[in-house]
Amino acid sequence: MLKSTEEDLKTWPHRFELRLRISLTAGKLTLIPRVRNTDSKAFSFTFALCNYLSVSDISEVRVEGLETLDYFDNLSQRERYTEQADAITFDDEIDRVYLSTPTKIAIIDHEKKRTFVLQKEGMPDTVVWNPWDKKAKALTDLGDDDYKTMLCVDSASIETPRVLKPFEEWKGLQELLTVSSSYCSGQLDPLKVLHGFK
Ligand SMILES: O=P(O)(O)OC[C@H]1O[C@H](O)[C@H](O)[C@@H](O)[C@@H]1O
Repeated sequence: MLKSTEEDLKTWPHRFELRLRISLTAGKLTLIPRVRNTDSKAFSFTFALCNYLSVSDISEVRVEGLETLDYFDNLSQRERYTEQADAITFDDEIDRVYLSTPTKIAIIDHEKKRTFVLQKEGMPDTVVWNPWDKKAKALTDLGDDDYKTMLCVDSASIETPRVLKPFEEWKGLQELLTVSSSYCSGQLDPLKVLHGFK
């Protein structure tokens, strides 16, 4: 549990408690974040769970579930665009907030034959981030070549800030599963994803 300290209150003057329940079982990580207003006034906040996913080769990865959606592009003053691609693939820096995204998104790693399935509740937006070569060099906590083997796909609540009255609580849920992919791109059949292709 994280509580706002006196130091925190100088930069963000609202008392809160953040609880994060983490559970790990074979092939599945579950995160349950809860934010409680412990102040005497209402506040609003945005939220993201930043998932740094390990991939074999970023140029062989595709993300499905975000096609046709609107997004804010953090690389061009948060301007709003509509995704035109059938699936998201990567050949340059990307930093986008996809809006009103489905509860289930697939990150398909062709080379490793592994698919991450991201399922979320209470976090309608999805951030997709890879710093690519130039920005990776500028980031002290990322090796120069690490961008090739990572991708951030974050569960987020950004477009519409959450409002909490005193003593109210917000709760989210994220499940991150790995399934071996003989997974066929384009098929987000939950039973097949969860139980595998026979
Ligand atoms: O360093 P972190 O706090 O993990 O943030 C790293 C990145 O995460 C997000 O996905 C943002 O959209 C990026 O603008 C940011 O640079």
